[in-house]
Amino acid sequence: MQTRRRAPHSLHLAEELYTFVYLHYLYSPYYQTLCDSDSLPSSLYPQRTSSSLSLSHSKELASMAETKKLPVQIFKSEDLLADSLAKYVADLSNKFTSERGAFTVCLSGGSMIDYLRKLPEPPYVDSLEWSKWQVFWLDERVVPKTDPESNYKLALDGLLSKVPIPPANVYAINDTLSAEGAADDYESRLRELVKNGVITLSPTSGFPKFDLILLGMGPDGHVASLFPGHPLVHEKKRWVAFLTDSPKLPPERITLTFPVINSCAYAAFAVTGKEEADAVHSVLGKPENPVKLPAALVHPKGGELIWFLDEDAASKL
Ligand SMILES: O=C1O[C@H](COP(=O)(O)O)[C@@H](O)[C@H](O)[C@H]1O
Repeated sequence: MQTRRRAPHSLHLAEELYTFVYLHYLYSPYYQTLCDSDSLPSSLYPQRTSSSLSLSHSKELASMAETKKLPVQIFKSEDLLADSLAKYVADLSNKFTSERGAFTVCLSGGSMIDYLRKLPEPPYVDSLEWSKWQVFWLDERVVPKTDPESNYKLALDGLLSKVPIPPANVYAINDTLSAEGAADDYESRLRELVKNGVITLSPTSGFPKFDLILLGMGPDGHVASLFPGHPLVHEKKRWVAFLTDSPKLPPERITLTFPVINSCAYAAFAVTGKEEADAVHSVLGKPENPVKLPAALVHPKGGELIWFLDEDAASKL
């Protein structure tokens, strides 16, 4: 399918968003970097707070900002979050496909695919260079690809079947193998793709450097298939690990490890709902908390992290 470029998406989306932008973010070097960048238009990152941001709330956010230094956007509805997330992903797709002719993206399962629901719609469906996307999974359940629990199936049904990404660029796990075999196989394939130059290697960490990692977070603070208290949280060598005792069903899974997650160029969380509010508070709002949930361990070194939240998820901040 022929792809065509459109004029940059208009600013009206950002204008209309009911978005609280944490005050620290406006002045942080990270924010300035993004705003100064040609490739990531500042329309995505409004330079002013919403008029509906109350003074007390803004003070609270500002003091949180002092300690956390994380960019967080809070949306009035999940639909507005989906609008902004689609634009964020599209901007990065344009950046990486024009800069190096490929865009390596790691998808999560769970709600993430639903939050990406605007991508297979105009203007993105026929303006992005889908043929240059290379799609991976941050984690996968070791079940047949046709199983409703499969993260691959979720993505196929919700996104991949609706956009022209070549099937050869979609790296699903080998579902005929055991969890251990599937993790080994996935890691070998990633190593091959690093050798071929499809995935870049972080010169600092020596781990693969994906262009974008899209993360969900469970109510327990887990990310990918890295669960609180599980030894895999501390894995330092493997690129891809397996577990057979996931506290969330199904028990057999494979997952990228923290060294890989923290080597990426861009990482984005999308989290909604009251059920997640405690974990969001623990990660973003409680810097004194010595017990770090897995989500709090996501800090791309040399990369950039952003959180997309709805008001329910942010309600305890
Ligand atoms: O089991 C999983 O859960 C997390 C979080 O899912 P969510 O529905 O609460 O967003 C997900 O990110 C992960 O990929 C999945 O395997």
